[in-house]
Amino acid sequence: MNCGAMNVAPTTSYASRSPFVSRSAASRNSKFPLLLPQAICTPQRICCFTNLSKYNSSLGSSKQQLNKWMLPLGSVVTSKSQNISTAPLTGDERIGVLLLNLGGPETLEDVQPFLFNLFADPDIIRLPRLFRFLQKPLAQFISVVRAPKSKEGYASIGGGSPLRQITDAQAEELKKSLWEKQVPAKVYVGMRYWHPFTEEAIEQIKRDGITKLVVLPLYPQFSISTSGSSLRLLESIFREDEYLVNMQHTVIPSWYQREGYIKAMTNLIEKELNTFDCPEKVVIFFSAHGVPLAYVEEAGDPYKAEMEECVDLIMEELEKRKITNSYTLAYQSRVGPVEWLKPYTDETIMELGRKGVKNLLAVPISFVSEHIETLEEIDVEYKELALKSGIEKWGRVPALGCEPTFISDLADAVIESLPYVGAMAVSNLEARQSLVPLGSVEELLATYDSKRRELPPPVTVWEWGWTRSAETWNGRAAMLAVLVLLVLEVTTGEGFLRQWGILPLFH
Ligand SMILES: C=CC1=C(C)c2cc3[nH]c(cc4nc(cc5[nH]c(cc1n2)c(C)c5CCC(=O)O)C(CCC(=O)O)=C4C)c(C)c3C=C
Ligand SMILES: [Fe+2]
Repeated sequence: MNCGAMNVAPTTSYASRSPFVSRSAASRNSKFPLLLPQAICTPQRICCFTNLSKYNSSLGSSKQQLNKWMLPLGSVVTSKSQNISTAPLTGDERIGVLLLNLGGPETLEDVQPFLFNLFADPDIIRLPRLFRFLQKPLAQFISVVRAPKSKEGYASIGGGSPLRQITDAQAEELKKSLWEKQVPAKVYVGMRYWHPFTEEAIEQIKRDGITKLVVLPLYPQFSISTSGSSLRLLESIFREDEYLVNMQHTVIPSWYQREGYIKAMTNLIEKELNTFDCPEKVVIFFSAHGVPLAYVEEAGDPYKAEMEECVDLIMEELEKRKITNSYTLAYQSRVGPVEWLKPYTDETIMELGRKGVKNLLAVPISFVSEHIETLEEIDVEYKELALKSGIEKWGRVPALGCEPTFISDLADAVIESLPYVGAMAVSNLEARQSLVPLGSVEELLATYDSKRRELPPPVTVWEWGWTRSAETWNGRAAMLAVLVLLVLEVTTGEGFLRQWGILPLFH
């Protein structure tokens, strides 16, 4: 079996399994010409190249339900000029690509302030309107309490997150690939919670006089908590800056359907399967980072649907290669007292062990770099659990990193997005069926969260007994108690935080 061939340079979207794109549309995609950026577009328009759409209705998570709230293909949320410009790219145009990522602590001292930044983000913890003023004190409190456990994790992977190094390398490779494809672009890295912060990247973009910017979150699937949060931040930065308000930009909100990404993932899985004695007996275990259930069921986060579709596409590609192993998808890394997307990774591993599964191949699916949750949680914790549960051989597919098929495909995604800056209703029917342009950062955010509603509780009805509902309400009562204590502490200057020496950190 040839597992090492990585030199394919795909140019088409992989939309065949999408519930939103018909199979015939997908086959037409392959004829859709790769539009090179000899076109510039009318100002301030944006196109988004996936099926991301309306998030603000109350939804279930199934694909059928999702269909109801997806924008019709080819429709677009936009308000200004509307046609694709075919004017040649002038010498004055400077193309930039902004890679958005989470960021991670580089040293153990960084861990607590990194966690503070994360928990201070209202897209990670959104408090009821009345309590919004407590966001930062609460973030401080949670980050201080969580830091020791997190530090242990980061210490065990070498004393810090490898995320910055890997993302920088990806940026460098993407730039090389773009230049090889005759697109002289600069590539920037903007992290949400640690250096180099998105604000720093934007300052550099301004200094470099970029005129056309492609915003590319490095998350294959969209979530309110990841790409959504970064776009929210960009929106606020753009709004306050005259230069940025006038700069054309494009967002690619998710790209898990792309052929190059799917093939690159499939190559890695195929290669790893071949390290087992009986590859066909291995259960392929997709493990995605979880999100609280309410994000999907109440706030309309498309994350779960995109994840499931992504797994389908990979399995379909494996099937084309005559690989028909059993597989499962589960969610890892839950934090806090609320219910998260299920099934949980740990429970599923134990269940598979009970069912007599002996060979398991873990596939991290929600992130394209190695990070604490692959290097520690999967490689150490879940492996240990699997072996205890009766699994005899455990394997793990590496994260994509700078894998050439993947990087080349990201470059293609950027190139394909360029001519559509400024486009609204794409007149070319074929383009309309493969691309779903949505609008600027602001417009994109407005599609799912215009009212900035608080994220709803996962359980609304009280049930008696030791139930999920009771646990949730207990959790909430505890949170409320902590909030009250915090308020008292901050207003009176006396209390348990001061006694524990935590309060000085508030300043
Ligand atoms: C698609 C990927 C991710 C989603 C979705 C996501 C949601 C999410 N995460 C937290 C809380 C934490 N995440 C932490 C680290 C972390 N998260 C992701 C990715 C997603 N998070 C990555 C890649 C990393 C690791 C970065 C690194 O340093 O290597 C952490 C810190 C680590 C720890 O203490 O466990 C927390 C906390 C929430 C609450 C959430 C959704 C609401
Ligand atoms: Fe996370």
